[in-house]
Amino acid sequence: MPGRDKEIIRLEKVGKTFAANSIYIKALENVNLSIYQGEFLCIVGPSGCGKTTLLRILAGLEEHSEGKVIIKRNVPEKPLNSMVFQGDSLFPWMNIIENVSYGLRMQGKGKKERYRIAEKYLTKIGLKGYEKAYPYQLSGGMKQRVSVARAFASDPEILLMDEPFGALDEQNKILLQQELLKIWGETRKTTIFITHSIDEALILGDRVIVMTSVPGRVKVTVDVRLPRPRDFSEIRSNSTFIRLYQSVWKELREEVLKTRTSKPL
Ligand SMILES: Nc1ncnc2c1ncn2[C@@H]1O[C@H](COP(=O)(O)OP(=O)(O)OP(=O)(O)O)[C@@H](O)[C@H]1O
Repeated sequence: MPGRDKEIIRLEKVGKTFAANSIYIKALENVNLSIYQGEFLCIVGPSGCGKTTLLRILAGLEEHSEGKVIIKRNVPEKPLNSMVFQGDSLFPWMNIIENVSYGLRMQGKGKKERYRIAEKYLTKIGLKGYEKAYPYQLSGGMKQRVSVARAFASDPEILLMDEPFGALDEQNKILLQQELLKIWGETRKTTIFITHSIDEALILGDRVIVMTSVPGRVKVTVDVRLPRPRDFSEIRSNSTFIRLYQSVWKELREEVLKTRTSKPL
């Protein structure tokens, strides 16, 4: 469990209302949350509860309507964040090494250094030898590996991941989770990871936030007191894992049921 001494992000009473064609959708309401340096925070919640909206606000891609979002920078020269999405977000016209080193190019790094760093992360994620390939030549799992390598290569202060493995088959998902945890363990990047899977949240996270149904708020925060490195073959039979799974599911289930009984717009 990382120290909770260094707060890197603080959300105070954050709200977000979308307005279009006289329709107002309150996506987030009164979100209060502290995120600490080096932690792996997972967010679960019913579909449509505002998880992506929250991540987009943290990424600076969306304005919040209420409250305060405070992000403390440690190293001003570093990019503040990198995002990994569920879908294919690689540039189709660039080969793999160019894709992975894109952020480094934006930082003004020379080709030799960019390629050295990109190679390092491609090796870590099991894609050495694919530098010259193009995205269309890779499977879905390989493309997500490249996205993860790209996110780490640009060395941001915060990693924002929006269901990055949601579209993958079970085997690829497990492999990518393991690879992600390995790289995360080496870098200890502050990571905020959205998932629909309680299993995934507990395997990866230091803490799991359960959000309410829309408008999304933080319902409960669960500390995942499972030792690292985590043994994927045994973790699901660990009694702490089972207890945590049950308590997260209890909270989540209530919210999912609410979305089923809520009225349409
Ligand atoms: N650009 C937008 N304009 C209008 N409404 C939006 C916009 N983006 C999101 N919303 C609404 O805000 C709410 C939260 O959406 P969001 O995508 O953040 O939820 P989510 O929890 O990530 O959903 P899912 O788990 O299904 O991906 C939803 O009701 C959605 O319809």
